[in-house]
Amino acid sequence: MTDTQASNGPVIDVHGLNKHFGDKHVVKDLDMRVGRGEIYGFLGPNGSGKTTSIRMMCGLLTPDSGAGTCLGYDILKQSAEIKRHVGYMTQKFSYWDDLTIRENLDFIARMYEMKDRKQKVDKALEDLGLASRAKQLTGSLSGGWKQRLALAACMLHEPQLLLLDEPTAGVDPTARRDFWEELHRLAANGISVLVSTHYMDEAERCHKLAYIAYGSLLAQGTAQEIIDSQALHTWSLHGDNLVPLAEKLRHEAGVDQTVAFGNALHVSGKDASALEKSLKQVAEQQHLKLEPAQTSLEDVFIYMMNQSTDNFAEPKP
Ligand SMILES: Nc1ncnc2c1ncn2[C@@H]1O[C@H](COP(=O)(O)OP(=O)(O)OP(=O)(O)O)[C@@H](O)[C@H]1O
Repeated sequence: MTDTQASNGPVIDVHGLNKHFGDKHVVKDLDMRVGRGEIYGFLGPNGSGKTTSIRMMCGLLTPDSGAGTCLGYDILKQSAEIKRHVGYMTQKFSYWDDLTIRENLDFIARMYEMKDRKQKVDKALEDLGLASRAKQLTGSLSGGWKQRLALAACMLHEPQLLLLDEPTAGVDPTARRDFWEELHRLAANGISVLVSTHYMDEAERCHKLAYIAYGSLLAQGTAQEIIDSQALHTWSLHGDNLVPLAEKLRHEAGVDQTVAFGNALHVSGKDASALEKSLKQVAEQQHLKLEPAQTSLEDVFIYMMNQSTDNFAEPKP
């Protein structure tokens, strides 16, 4: 690999990755390509293989088959190089509660044997807005500040790619928004980010997305490309007693899915005319307000997940 390949090519380019744990096929023929400076969202239900995929892409876990590169380095043969250039934030917060923010960062800098340690720690504190809290004990920080510390720690060695595994799980909306502002600032400076999340608002803030369910990648592209790929038509129904209504609608022609959004029900289907006919009939009979709606990313993700559950279901006797 030349320096030019390392600096110009995609930051992640993997093909046909497979991983089994025992008899469980956890990741199936995964192809993924992440461009430089992109924030790439990785979504999917719990246990669908996101963490396993991330670990294979950064050389922490060897795939059973498949190949590819991360930052231009071979994921099978150059994992040490990859680790040097990647910042990996795991799901579990793993810093010392009884050290201050500065002490924790200094500890990490020692582990990396950084020569200009103080300078690097000062810069990380400044860049991530942690300077005013540098002396605060980590155990006393709120979830949002802990995530900020974790991000600072994985930025210390100035990686070109961040792999963030559900970095904002359990963090309040304001702290999550601040965290995402930070990610966009990093991306604007050329840092690439692969981030797994269960939050739809975060998915919408990514440049591109991949959706994985039960080990298979079901869609990837921009949010709009993913929405378009499923060709769903959606209507919104407003009224009372939406739960029994949803149950009833699921048996109507053209209705593939119902999702409650507050006081409205999103009803989606592939067959536009059958869906419209059924909904108009029900709305008229039950005096409900019916209007066309944009299919949302959430509608599409729920649809894809349900489809893939069907594919994995035991055949009926
Ligand atoms: N080391 C392991 N040994 C055995 N099974 C494992 C191991 N790591 C993961 N698994 C299993 O592989 C499947 C995928 O797990 P993974 O953590 O990759 O999913 P995920 O999409 O990241 O889930 P979540 O959103 O809950 O973090 C799960 O069924 C999990 O139990």
